[in-house]
Amino acid sequence: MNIRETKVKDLYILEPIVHGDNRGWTMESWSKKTLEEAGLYYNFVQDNHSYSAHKGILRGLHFQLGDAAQAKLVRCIRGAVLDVAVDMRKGSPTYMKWEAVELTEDNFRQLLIPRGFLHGFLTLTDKVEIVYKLDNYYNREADRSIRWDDPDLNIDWGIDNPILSDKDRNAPYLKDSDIDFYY
Ligand SMILES: Cc1cn([C@H]2C[C@H](O)[C@@H](COP(=O)(O)OP(=O)(O)O[C@H]3O[C@@H](C)C(=O)[C@@H](O)[C@H]3O)O2)c(=O)[nH]c1=O
Repeated sequence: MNIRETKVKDLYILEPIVHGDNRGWTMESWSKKTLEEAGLYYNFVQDNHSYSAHKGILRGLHFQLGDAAQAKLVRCIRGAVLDVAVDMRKGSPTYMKWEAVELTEDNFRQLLIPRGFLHGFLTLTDKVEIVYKLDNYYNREADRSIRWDDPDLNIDWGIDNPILSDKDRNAPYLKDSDIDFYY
């Protein structure tokens, strides 16, 4: 596993070693031991799998409040996405900084996102499947969105009118939200 730093503190791009042969390939898509040897301690407890039918669908920017916060290990197993994580940890040297990484079915990249981050992705192809591990359970009451096009974040999504859920379309901008990001 190749573990690459990003410009955002504690946010890593993981590149598994893909062992190809005449049958196809095999890889360790996640190993607790490998991450711990690199000093990355995560206790993942839930796996999610989502399908997005069309190019131009944007899910985000999502997070769970307070103790319900979730670290995420995200990969794309069909199609391609632009995956975005924003550091909302007050006191972090990269507070409010974001990173956008293309995750595709061909590049095998994964994004390891700590607690205290906003997360979202834009589909770059039709028929996209994303799988991700979570270190805390889904909690409907603690689930929140921030607008994908928040001017204070100024994320370069490369799209003007993405397809959104009602929840994400009606999400507040950071300046209007009363959320205390205490991480
Ligand atoms: C995420 C999630 C949703 N659900 C349900 C709630 C709702 O009825 C339905 C759709 O939920 P959402 O619209 O929130 O699904 P979605 O937009 O796919 O939400 C996901 O987006 C990405 C960007 C993330 O970062 C994830 O953590 C998660 O927030 O699925 C669960 O039961 N468990 C879960 O873990």
